[in-house]
Amino acid sequence: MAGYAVYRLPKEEKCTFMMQAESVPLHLESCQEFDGHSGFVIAPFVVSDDKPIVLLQPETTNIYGSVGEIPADVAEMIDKMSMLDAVSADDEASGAERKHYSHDFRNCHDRLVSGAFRKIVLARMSAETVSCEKSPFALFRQACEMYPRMFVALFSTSRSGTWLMATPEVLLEQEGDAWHTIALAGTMQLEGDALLFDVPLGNGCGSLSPDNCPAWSDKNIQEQRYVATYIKECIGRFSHDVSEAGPCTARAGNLVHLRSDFRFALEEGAGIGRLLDMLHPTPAVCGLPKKETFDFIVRNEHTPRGYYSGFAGPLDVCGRTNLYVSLRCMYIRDSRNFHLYAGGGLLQDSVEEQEWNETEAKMETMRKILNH
Ligand SMILES: C=C(O[C@@H]1C=C(C(=O)O)C=C[C@H]1O)C(=O)O
Repeated sequence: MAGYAVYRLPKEEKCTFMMQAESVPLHLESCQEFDGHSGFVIAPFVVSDDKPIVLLQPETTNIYGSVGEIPADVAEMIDKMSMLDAVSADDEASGAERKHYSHDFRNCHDRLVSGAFRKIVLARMSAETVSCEKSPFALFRQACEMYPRMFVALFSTSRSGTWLMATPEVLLEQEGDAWHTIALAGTMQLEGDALLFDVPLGNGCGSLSPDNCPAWSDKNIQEQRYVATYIKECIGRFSHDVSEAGPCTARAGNLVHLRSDFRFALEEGAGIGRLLDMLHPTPAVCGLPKKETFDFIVRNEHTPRGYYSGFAGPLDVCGRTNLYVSLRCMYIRDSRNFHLYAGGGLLQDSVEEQEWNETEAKMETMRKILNH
């Protein structure tokens, strides 16, 4: 079965389309198998036989100047190659979604209060149905237009199914000897005039008026600091040359997050695979301590995450790697049924209603596209 990926990097116009039709994508158990390979990576939150890391190794790669330049026959092929699973059965009523979140929240909160966990990211899924049929390519084009600052990707393989994302979170980028990652966490809904710039935290508001400059709570600052400390420690094992900038307030659609940037050089002999295996999943999507929160999520979260909160992107394509955390995404089940995913970091003092609302706000990124 043919697989494809079509993507557009943040703040770029050009779109890359990749297709593997003559052979089967590689299914991998660990990122260490990446070394020496190139293609488009689709990694789940937790690797299993059923949900492996998929490496698309395209025979065809086309680069277009913008999404509008993708020819109609390619758009049609994308829709045709999308593996849509027309069976519908196990979606739960939205009342049940809220009840299950409440159960999961209390379960997590108990561990935060007892001190077993310092932070845990609780996620959920919402099954949405729309009244008129949507084509995957039309949704991708819409996402490119609505979210110029996000990594927008649509891909489909027989193992992963079809997913669309518009994510703000870099997992790992590389061009030549220059490597880059970010610590992204803490969330507020954007209000008033839209933010136009990323502004430094506690360092004035650039050209924004104080009314537009969000004041971050201690909880959000702490959540992001956990992620930044973890990432710095991971990179420190592979590099003695790391520069850190931020945190600053970064916009992602209708939300803002706190973001620190890390630029570094990889020590000789250190491959991308080992670094990725150590980094992923970061406490931006998992928790601390890592192993305990990871096991807890896999065993207890109501809906399996699948490829949500894994990562995806081009690996060593034209000398560049751009891997992003798979957030603000949906599984495209068929032309009318979609599974939207979102989560948020919980600390001891998290309040259930606020956290639920945060997942709703994150799901708006995809909902806006569906309802457009
Ligand atoms: C888990 C998600 O987002 C992550 C969690 C955040 C938070 O807890 O504030 C913020 C940005 C992302 O790192 C998601 O979008 O589903």
